[in-house]
Amino acid sequence: MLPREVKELVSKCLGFLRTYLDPYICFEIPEFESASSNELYKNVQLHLNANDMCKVANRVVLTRIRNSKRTCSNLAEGESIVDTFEGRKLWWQHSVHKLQGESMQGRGSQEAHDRLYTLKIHKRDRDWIIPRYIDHINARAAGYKRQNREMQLYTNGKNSSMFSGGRHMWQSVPFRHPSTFDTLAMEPASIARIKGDLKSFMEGKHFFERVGRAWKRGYLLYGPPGTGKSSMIAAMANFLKYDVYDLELTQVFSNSELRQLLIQTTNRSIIVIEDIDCSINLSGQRTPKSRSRRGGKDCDRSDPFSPNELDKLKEDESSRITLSGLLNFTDGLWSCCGDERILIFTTNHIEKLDAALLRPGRMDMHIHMSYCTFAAFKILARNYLMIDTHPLFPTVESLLHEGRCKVTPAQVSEVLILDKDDPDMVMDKLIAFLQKPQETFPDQHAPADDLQSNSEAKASPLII
Ligand SMILES: Nc1ncnc2c1ncn2[C@@H]1O[C@H](COP(=O)(O)OP(=O)(O)OP(=O)(O)O)[C@@H](O)[C@H]1O
Repeated sequence: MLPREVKELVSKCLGFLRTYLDPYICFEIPEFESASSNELYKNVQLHLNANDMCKVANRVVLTRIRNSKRTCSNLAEGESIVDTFEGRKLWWQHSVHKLQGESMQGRGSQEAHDRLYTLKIHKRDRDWIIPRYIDHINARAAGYKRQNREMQLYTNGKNSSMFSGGRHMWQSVPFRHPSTFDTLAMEPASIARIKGDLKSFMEGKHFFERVGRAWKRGYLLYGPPGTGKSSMIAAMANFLKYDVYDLELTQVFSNSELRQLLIQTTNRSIIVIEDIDCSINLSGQRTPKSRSRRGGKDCDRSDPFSPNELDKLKEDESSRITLSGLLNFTDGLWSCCGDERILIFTTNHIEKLDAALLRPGRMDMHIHMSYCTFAAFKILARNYLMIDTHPLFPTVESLLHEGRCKVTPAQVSEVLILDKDDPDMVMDKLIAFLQKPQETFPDQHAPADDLQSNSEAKASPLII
């Protein structure tokens, strides 16, 4: 019989030998929350049996995020999975240890367990794989977090609470608009282009850094009422998972108030100014007679102003919000006080917009939301009636052909929603509706369309 010390020594040596000969290496990570890349490098401790592993790939990322809230619903206790990264295998195991004695001190009864995640990789991959894999996990985790967070819709108003000092503040509600690029009735090619543009913007951090530009992008949505401008904004927000700041400019009375509000907006957000032509004096030519709106009201008068009134007006005007004040924020030095910002202006009257707003370099993309085309109608028919074809489709096509019948997607939706279970009846009603003469809204193209062909074409906004 060997003495106890010798037995322990032998078993230790065997352990070392086993670890040394083992082609695998393991990293033990006590809590994902506290685990950093350094810990992964340091914790070379445990070896797991490879036969225990092998289930679903890619769930590691989910586990990591969920666990950041100290829960682990995705990888069950004792569960193991195998992940594949650039053709190499990595194994994860989740184990839970009951705490006893000293380790229980200072913990409530709910925290009587320690969770442990063990990552096992092949030794030969170690130096190559770990830094890359951790970057990959972090990127996936950030993406997943973004996909699953609750988006917010902010609106501006003056906060009268004694703590705010009457500052202009945003108030928010959860943003749960159902519009997506799948429900948006628009030419599929345009949708693909817009999605591509948003995606490259979202992934463009390094590009914007390299070229020394603020990480922001501007879209101008224009077209008649009911063509889907608001739906497009919601679809963009849902696609990007950005918060939306709906800026009510008629409630902002000076450039400094505007700056105060814009500074408070967070990264990864969309700032929307709807009906820009109604919200701000676009001409920049201010006279006492044709003053800009205040609180949504015009203050015209025909009798001459007294010198005092003129002085007062000048003072008043100088403190009021102007197009140049807005553009200063969007283009000037202030534009860099945040990352990943999207600015969207909408208008039903592109012809009324100041040239300064349409100039190349201002709004990166001009999106024309127009009357319903046949391709757009087919999207609505699929969404509302769950049909991809119908004997009356050719009639609809010929009625909508080249804008012969000018109806908005909103008007078409109103008919299609009548009865989802009776497509024949709905299609009859739609044909009758399309054959009626329609009152149309002037649908102007952006004057900037011409810019595509001029010498500044490269700097011109993209036109869709
Ligand atoms: N392109 C579209 N695709 C799908 N649904 C649409 C589209 N356009 C309009 N609709 C339907 O009509 C409703 C009103 O549209 P929306 O508010 O997006 O139009 P708008 O162009 O923003 O109008 P306005 O200029 O009056 O603000 C939407 O809730 C949606 O149901």
